[in-house]
Amino acid sequence: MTVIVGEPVHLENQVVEENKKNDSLESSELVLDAGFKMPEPKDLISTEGFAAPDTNAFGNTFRDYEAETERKKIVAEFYRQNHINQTVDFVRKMREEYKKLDKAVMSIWECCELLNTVVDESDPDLDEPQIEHLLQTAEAIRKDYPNEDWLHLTALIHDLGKVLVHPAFGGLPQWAVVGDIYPVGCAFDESIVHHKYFKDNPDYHNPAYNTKYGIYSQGCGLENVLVSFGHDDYMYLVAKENGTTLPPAALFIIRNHSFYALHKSGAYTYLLNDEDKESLKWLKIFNKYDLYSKSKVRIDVEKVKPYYLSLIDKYFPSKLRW
Ligand SMILES: O[C@H]1[C@H](O)[C@@H](O)[C@H](O)[C@@H](O)[C@H]1O
Ligand SMILES: [Fe+2]
Ligand SMILES: [Fe+2]
Repeated sequence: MTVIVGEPVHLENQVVEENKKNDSLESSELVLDAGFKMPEPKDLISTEGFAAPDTNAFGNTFRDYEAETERKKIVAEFYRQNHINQTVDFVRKMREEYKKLDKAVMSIWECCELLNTVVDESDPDLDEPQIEHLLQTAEAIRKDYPNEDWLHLTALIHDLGKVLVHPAFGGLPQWAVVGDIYPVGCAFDESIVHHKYFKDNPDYHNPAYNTKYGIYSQGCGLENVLVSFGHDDYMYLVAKENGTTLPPAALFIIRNHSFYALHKSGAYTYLLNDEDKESLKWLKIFNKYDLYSKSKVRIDVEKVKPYYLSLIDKYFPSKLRW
């Protein structure tokens, strides 16, 4: 694996090494899978069945941000920082910087391994290293949708963007990487976790950004909406720019899986276009496995690795620019 360790990326003063392009990775060379036909989610009937538990590994209901646990304070402080700092200017700056993909050259699996040490401070349900979560999600969804290999791989990679907290990527603070996401440039919906902290976000008081539509219009499509920067958007950029042959619904899932205000609370639907509405069906399915597979049950990595390597090979180049 080639991790290009340059000067750390500072949020205020972004110093990043010159773009080191890997010529063999130009997306124009990647053959698109023209024969791919998306099935309708309702046509796919589960077989063995993944049983979603009622409580998380700590004995609480899932996504309970008020439960008195040792994680409560850490999570609340995480959202305070996140909600104060995610502004339109910040998101624009980060997207500009991270779509250069000049931080590392590595395979998907190498990135999974890099996540071995990353623990997510925004998550009230999980304190395991992220690689466990990736495999738990993928294996759970595979049980119910055995033939949708694209969905298994989507699950495996959906959180790989958390690699941004790794020192080799400049060690971004957690508030810029994990947690739920939401649009910036329009009013922050009340359903967003710890909404109260937004009052210290400068955009909250900016009349250009604090109305229902803000800088957007009815049905403009999520592709045209700036969402708070983090692992969703980054992994979406990585997959797209490296020319993945995964279907559009997979990219939609990756980019919006933390957008709970949309897929759980039904907020912001007026920003969706027709394609988004189709993909949202898949995202809702995906979410069940992403959320409820978080448990202390360990996966035998070596046993399942060959299967996932074959999927990576099918949908991605062997090395990606990150
Ligand atoms: O704490 C979690 C975690 O960071 C997940 O990876 C993210 O997708 C969720 O939306 C968030 O609530
Ligand atoms: Fe995530
Ligand atoms: Fe996840």
